[in-house]
Amino acid sequence: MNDAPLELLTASKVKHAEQAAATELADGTYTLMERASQAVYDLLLARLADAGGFDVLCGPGNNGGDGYVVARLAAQAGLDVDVYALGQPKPHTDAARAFAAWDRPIRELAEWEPRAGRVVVDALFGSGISRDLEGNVLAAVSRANAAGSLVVAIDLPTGIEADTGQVLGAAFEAAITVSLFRYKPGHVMAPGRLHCGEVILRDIGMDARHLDQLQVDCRLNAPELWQHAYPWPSQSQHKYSRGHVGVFGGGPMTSGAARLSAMAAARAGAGAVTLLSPANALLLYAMHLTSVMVTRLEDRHELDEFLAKRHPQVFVLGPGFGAADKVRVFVADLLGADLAIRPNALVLDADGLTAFEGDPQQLFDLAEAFSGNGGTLVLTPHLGEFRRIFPDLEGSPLELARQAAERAKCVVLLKGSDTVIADPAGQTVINSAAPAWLATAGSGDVLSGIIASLLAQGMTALDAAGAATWLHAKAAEAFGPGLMAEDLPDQLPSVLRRLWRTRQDHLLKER
Ligand SMILES: NC(=O)C1=CN([C@@H]2O[C@H](COP(=O)(O)OP(=O)(O)OC[C@H]3O[C@@H](n4cnc5c(N)ncnc54)[C@H](O)[C@@H]3O)[C@@H](O)[C@H]2O)[C@@H](O)CC1
Ligand SMILES: [K+]
Repeated sequence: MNDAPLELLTASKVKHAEQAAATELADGTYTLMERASQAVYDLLLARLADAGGFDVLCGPGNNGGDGYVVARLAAQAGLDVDVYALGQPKPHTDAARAFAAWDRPIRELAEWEPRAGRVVVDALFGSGISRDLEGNVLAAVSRANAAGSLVVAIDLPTGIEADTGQVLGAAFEAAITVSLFRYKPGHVMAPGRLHCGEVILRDIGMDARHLDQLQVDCRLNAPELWQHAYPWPSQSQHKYSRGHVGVFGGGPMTSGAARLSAMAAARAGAGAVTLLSPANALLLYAMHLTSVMVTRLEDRHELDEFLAKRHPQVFVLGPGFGAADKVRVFVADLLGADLAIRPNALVLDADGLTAFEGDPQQLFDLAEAFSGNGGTLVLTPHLGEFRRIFPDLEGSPLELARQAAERAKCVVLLKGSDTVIADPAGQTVINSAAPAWLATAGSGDVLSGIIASLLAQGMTALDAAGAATWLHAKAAEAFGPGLMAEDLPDQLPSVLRRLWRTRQDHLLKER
């Protein structure tokens, strides 16, 4: 998906864009159907011309309409095509027109059986799927998957919900999915993306202008989203103006997590990082850290002192921290209005989140007050932690993150193989398909440190979360097999170097 457009469109936004585009076309939305079908047909010809034939499975909606047009194009070219239909399109629709133009036999979908060598063109349902598969569709999907049929899906594999990537009952395991105009969340979020096979995006002559009216609120994560705001250092800065991050450390037996977070914050460019240690772990932290400073911090008084003397902008609280009661006190201190000097931002992760299990409202109230005072809070749960503070929320990861950000009135980053970042205004960014190597202890601690570092250097919460997630994934990709969390901070320089070079090339081009 390199260089692909980043906007992800829901089914209803696609419909709006289609309607807008259709007003400028002689034959309205039917022209779009013909273009979509032409794109699919061209792909079949380019990739699968030597197949033993094509079984086009057509549903009753416009996805089926696309199928009838593909079948006509293929038959006119002399290819061996059979059409199997589930019901008939409603009269006076584009699909009905496409159906009427198919003048060869149509069989019932119930009759379809996988046959060796034949390609299945899935035109049963696309973005209009609205309930679980059942009956003949379910049977066809099950038969195709069991037989390992080569399936080319139009728009989306039947069974995948466009807006969420959820499987509705069952879904084709496609080899190729042809997406039209823009990707939908279902193409980039598991389990949907795992059913798509190779996703090929085809332009159907719809202008990007039509996106302007749509208020797109969901995007794929990529440097294009945040590189304009990336805080590269300048000559005029000194170490503290490059951002100072304070990382709360846990006791001696769980000191690794905070150290990972602190190292990542330093590697991601913060000018200064201080590890805030309980008295009983000071020596341990001091022995294991070099450029990261270590300060004792046991209570509100010491926090006040640290803020007054060292002016850190951002804190990380949670990695390896333990003690839930202490978390709640520190979070109330940091987010409340009583400190002499208030920090700009807090990244709350791991134990910092689970401490609020049982009374998450306390956290949300503090968050609201903090953001009311101009503060920035970022929550970075994985799904388990998420369930503890948002136990009643339901839906796909995309829906979960969105609802949580609205409720907590802060940026919520829901970690997973597809990470979703949502802000309270409803903007979402999806970091799709993180390298599997990242599923290792401590990798989340590294992520929270990178986010804090970028916040301390002046990025907004959504940009910092997006950039950090991207850097984190690229660092894992660069290291590859054998990755441990402590390898991640050390990979950041090479990832940043590449990002820096891209920016230099870009600036040169602009001159
Ligand atoms: N810009 C675009 O993206 C374009 C989209 N087009 C096509 O139009 C499709 C969307 O068309 P529609 O909105 O008509 O939606 P679909 O064709 O995906 O499906 C809608 C129909 O299926 C029925 N249905 C939904 N779920 C069902 C289930 N589980 N069991 C049985 N019936 C079910 C609905 O009642 C409705 O009749 C896209 O996926 C794409 O293939 C193209 O024709 C033109 C351009
Ligand atoms: K389909």
